Amino acid sequence: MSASFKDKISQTSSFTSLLPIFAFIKPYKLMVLYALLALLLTAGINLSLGQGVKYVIDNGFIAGSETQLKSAILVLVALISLLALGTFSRFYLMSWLGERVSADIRKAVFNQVIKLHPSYFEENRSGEIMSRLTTDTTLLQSIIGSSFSMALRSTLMLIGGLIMLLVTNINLTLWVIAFVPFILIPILIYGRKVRVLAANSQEAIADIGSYAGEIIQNIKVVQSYTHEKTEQASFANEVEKAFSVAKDRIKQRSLLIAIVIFLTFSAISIMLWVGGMDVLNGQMTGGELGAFVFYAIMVAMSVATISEVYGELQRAAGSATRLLELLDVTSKIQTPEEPKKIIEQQENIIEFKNLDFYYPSRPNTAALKTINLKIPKGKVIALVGPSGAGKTTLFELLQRFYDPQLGEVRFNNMNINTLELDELRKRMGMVPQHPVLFSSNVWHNIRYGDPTASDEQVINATKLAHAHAHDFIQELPEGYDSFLGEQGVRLSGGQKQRIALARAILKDPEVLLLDEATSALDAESENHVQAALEELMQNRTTLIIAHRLSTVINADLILLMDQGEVIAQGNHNQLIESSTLYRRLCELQFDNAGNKGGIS
Ligand SMILES: Nc1ncnc2c1ncn2[C@@H]1O[C@H](COP(=O)(O)OP(=O)(O)OP(=O)(O)O)[C@@H](O)[C@H]1O
Repeated sequence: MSASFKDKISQTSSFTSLLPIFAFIKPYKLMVLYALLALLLTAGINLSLGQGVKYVIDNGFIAGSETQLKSAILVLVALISLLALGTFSRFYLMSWLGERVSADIRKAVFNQVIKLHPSYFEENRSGEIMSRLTTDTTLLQSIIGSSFSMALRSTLMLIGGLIMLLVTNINLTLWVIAFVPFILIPILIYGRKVRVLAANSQEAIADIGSYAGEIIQNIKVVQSYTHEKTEQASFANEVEKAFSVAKDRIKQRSLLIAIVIFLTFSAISIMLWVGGMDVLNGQMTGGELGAFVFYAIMVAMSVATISEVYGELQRAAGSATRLLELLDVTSKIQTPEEPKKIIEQQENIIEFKNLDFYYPSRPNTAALKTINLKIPKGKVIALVGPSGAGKTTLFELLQRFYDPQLGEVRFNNMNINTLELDELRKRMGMVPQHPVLFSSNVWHNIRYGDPTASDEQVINATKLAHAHAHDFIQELPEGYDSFLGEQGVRLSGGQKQRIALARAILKDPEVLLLDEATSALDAESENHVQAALEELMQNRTTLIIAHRLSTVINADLILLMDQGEVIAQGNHNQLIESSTLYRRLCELQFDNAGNKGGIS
């Protein structure tokens, strides 16, 4: 049993955790009221049917009156029609509520998740968060839409049924009540076992899903290493594990059903015997016995339903706890209450001041140490250094994905923690080494840089991104409307990069953060990408994690980083003179001839 699974089980007990869900139901008070009215109507009719049974037996059969039988049946049909109408309304309204509320919760959770600080996703598995959005909300939907209304209906029937039993025959009712614990005990004992196994089974199914998901996502690696057979075997193993958990669950459940049926019908048989004797002795009419049995079955069914729904409500309480937990997380990265306005400065646009930073998931290793840097406005700054030196981390802090533990990042001479987050990020444009594309068409992907851009502006940005980018897009099966596949799988690396560049061009940011691609583009594409980059860098402050000698040489300032520190800065010639590490990096990693190769 995994830790998270244990957590889930322990969270299935407190019903109070369901209470906050009422906040989501509140806007639909009128619907709830109508549903309750329909519920009362159907429960009332159900209860009156017992009296109908009594009437039909005593006044129709026993009295042998055909007219009375006919009128009794007519009343019965009228009641049943009302019952059908009431049931339709109750079912429709409650299911509608379930769907509506879970849709609202889904939106609320997503709206919350999308604003959370990135480190939250490093500390929590994304699969877990996804399952809250889908599985937990679906469970709540079924609870509100069906289980809750079943519980209410059964409670009403139970109370009403017991009252009617008492009214019909006190003596026999005491028999029924004496039987209840015998039926309840196995339900409670087995019910708990079944619930634990059901949660276990859900966990196993989730494992199957994530296993298959990973394999499908990496299908080319699997096939290229010809691991199909191994993966088939491992998957089969997962599936069989889930099956054996399910087998346990259905065994317990079947046993539970069999025991309950046996006990219930044994109790009814005994009741029929005791009641039958009363009828024979003339202490009770046949109709009364009929009505009694009717109510007894109704009470038994209500008890069974409540006990079943009780388990589901417990599971829902677990789901509610997990969802509300997520809704309660506050982002660690937020705009302050009274953000300051950015006032443009002429000098240094960015400054890192005495900055120390540790990733939250690695609190003992400094990713950046005592960084003191001033980035002049409108210049091109190249960041170089071995892998893991902290270059990307610097970009992340600039966009305020994390806050430093010590020191500050300043933008236009203001601590970025005092600025409006959106305002800061709008002024930064990031082109990552591995461009991120969304499963949509070209329009959507480029317009991510500026959702308000017209078609013409998008096309212009594409033309700027690369002399042939516009052409290659037009050659796609549906031009700009072409679907690019999940994460843009239908494009080559270079094509993806050009789309990402066009996106940044469209955003037109004040500060460009560029992670140069190390992936080998063909020489022509690379020249075009390079030209596009130069275009993009003009008149704006650009920080580049540099992998090409040409970029490094052309930069106005080179920052050499190692193990979280900036160990030297200057231009190419100065660094060649002053830094052995820089010299070594140049000798080892720059490919002067091909203008390629990685320095990091
Ligand atoms: N999200 C993270 N959580 C914990 N540690 C991280 C995280 N991201 C990076 N690191 C660590 O921080 C250090 C700096 O990483 P960073 O990505 O900034 O290096 P880099 O210079 O950009 O390297 P590369 O050129 O290989 O991308 C590394 O030791 C890395 O393992």
